[in-house]
Amino acid sequence: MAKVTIVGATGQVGSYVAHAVSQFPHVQEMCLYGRPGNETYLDGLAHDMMDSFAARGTNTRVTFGTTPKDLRGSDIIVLTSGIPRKATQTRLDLALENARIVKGYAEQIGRMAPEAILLVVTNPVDIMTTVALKYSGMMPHRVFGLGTHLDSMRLKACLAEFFNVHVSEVHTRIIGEHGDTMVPMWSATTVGGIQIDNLLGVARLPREEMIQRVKSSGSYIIQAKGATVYGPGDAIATLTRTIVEDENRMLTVSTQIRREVCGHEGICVSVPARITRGGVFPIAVKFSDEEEQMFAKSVQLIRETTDKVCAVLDAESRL
Ligand SMILES: NC(=O)C1=CN([C@@H]2O[C@H](COP(=O)(O)OP(=O)(O)OC[C@H]3O[C@@H](n4cnc5c(N)ncnc54)[C@H](O)[C@@H]3O)[C@@H](O)[C@H]2O)C=CC1
Ligand SMILES: O=C([O-])CC(=O)C(=O)O
Repeated sequence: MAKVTIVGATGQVGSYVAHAVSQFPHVQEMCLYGRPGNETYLDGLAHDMMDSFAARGTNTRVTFGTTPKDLRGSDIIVLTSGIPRKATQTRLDLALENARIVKGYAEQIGRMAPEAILLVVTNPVDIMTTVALKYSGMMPHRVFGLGTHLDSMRLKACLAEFFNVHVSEVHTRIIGEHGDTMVPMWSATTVGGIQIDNLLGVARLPREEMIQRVKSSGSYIIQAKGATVYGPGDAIATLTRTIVEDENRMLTVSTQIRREVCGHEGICVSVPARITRGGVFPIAVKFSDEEEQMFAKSVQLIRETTDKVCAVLDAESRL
């Protein structure tokens, strides 16, 4: 049984995730966590969710909190607090402002719930995952980011549509940055268990167009309806269920790599990782030459931005 805490529960993604995750049988307590001053909203949200659970027959207890002690006892914490981008911005534009928010919560979580597993959602997610790891002081396998799991699901949907099959027939993964330098692993893409290069229809597959669609999916949805909610929300819910129910799955999430992957180390970036109740562990994988080169560019961009952001945060802490 687990206590799951959603930090940023008043937000669009946070409130959807809280509702989606509460339905899993092993979730005993759902704690809605927000900023001081938001107590009335959080209480209303808790009551609304309890009505929903009564209607659905869900037995999860809903609590809310705004002070660090409320984080105690959490088994999984999902961090969604932060500014969302406007359609004209890139995720990287949010880096410094959101890093300040993530640092504050990471310090609280590191003090109050160091044994929890922390799933970072705030963008730019790879950089925020390193910030959360650094300032929480938690073990690397206990802090990870949503990363390219969502992008992998978006590519899966495109491929299912193209091959006209149920989504469960498609397996595919994207690694690297949750952003423009993401790297599709065509080498690991199968439909009905068949590597796509062995499918006769593959010659017509518009690979570049599909990847562009995945890359621009977030900004397209933000422009059209203001925010992405259900896609990230259910991707986060899957990862949370994987941990709570110890499903031992291998998915691409942002995790600190230590030379397992093409010799890069010390940075959070999406790679295939084993996800268990005990934490998240990157897997040593051999990529194709092209994937390896593209991955190196992604790592470089994330590293440069992470270093800049952490230098500012460190300078501010010394003031
Ligand atoms: N990694 C991913 O794939 C995705 C990441 N996101 C990111 O998640 C974050 C939240 O997105 P939404 O829920 O749509 O935004 P939202 O505006 O609906 O909610 C933002 C949440 O952050 C809190 N917050 C804002 N400023 C704060 C501050 N200074 N200190 C403490 N808390 C603060 C708000 O109270 C609210 O709970 C954004 O950074 C967004 O880019 C969103 C979707 C997918
Ligand atoms: O695009 C955004 O800003 C939100 C996000 O990361 C996504 O939905 O992929």
